[in-house]
Amino acid sequence: MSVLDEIIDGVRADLAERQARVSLEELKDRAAKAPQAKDGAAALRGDSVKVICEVKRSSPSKGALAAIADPAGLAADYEAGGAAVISVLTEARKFGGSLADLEAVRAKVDIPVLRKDFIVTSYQLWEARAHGADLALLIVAALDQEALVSLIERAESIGLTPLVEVHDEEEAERAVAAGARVIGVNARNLKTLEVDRANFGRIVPEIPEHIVKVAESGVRGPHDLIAYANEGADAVLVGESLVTGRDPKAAVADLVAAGAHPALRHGRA
Ligand SMILES: O=P(O)(O)OC[C@@H](O)[C@@H](O)c1c[nH]c2ccccc12
Repeated sequence: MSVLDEIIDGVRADLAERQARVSLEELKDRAAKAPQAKDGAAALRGDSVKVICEVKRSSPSKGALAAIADPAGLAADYEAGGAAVISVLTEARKFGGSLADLEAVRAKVDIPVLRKDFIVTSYQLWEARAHGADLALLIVAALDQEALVSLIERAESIGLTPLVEVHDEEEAERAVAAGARVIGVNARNLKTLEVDRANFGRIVPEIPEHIVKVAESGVRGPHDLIAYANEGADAVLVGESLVTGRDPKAAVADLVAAGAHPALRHGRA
């Protein structure tokens, strides 16, 4: 069984428990009362390279990364440093996250918030919206094509921007065919956890111009952001290097400054 399969088994077990506790009706009620979703795609376009900053306590590849007693405070630092979007891991078993983290972050920042989880049913999209998310991750490797198409449509219909994650050319083609407007290319293979930063450059030719392109994982600092930007990234998604660093606000500011360099503007926006 791959790491991804193992994670999804756990996600399904936790999901069944929440579904027994909170009805879909109740979630829809809460979603209706939530503030209107912000435009996640618009936040990721523009002249400069945008930075998505992640709240992540641990990961299957590295184990514990950071305790993060105050996820909202960390998100506020990210925002102050110039983040375009905050990504909040809500998976509990391997990443140490929760919907409470998502809600706390939502209450604190004004920029769009992404629910980062292993979404396999529309119930989880309603949960995302009910807890204030503006974007939701959909991982192509975790979904058959029919499910991918219907989750993208459902996300859009309830105001969520789907960030559709791919790891190879075939998945990128599936994402495009399914109607994704924002595609994330993960340098990390979720089946083996190996990181290959060359993945983005390999796959990006499969993604049409009008689609927002996000390079995910393995960004250690401005140097990696610039390399991804030169290959056509509109945005980068950064977790580990921010949560393990000493000064997340300054680290985000350094990334944002690198992404705003005029030399990167060619062929973008
Ligand atoms: O911590 P990193 O290497 O900066 O990576 C962040 C993010 O890309 C990574 O957490 C991630 C990308 N896709 C995912 C899917 C599920 C869980 C986590 C992820």
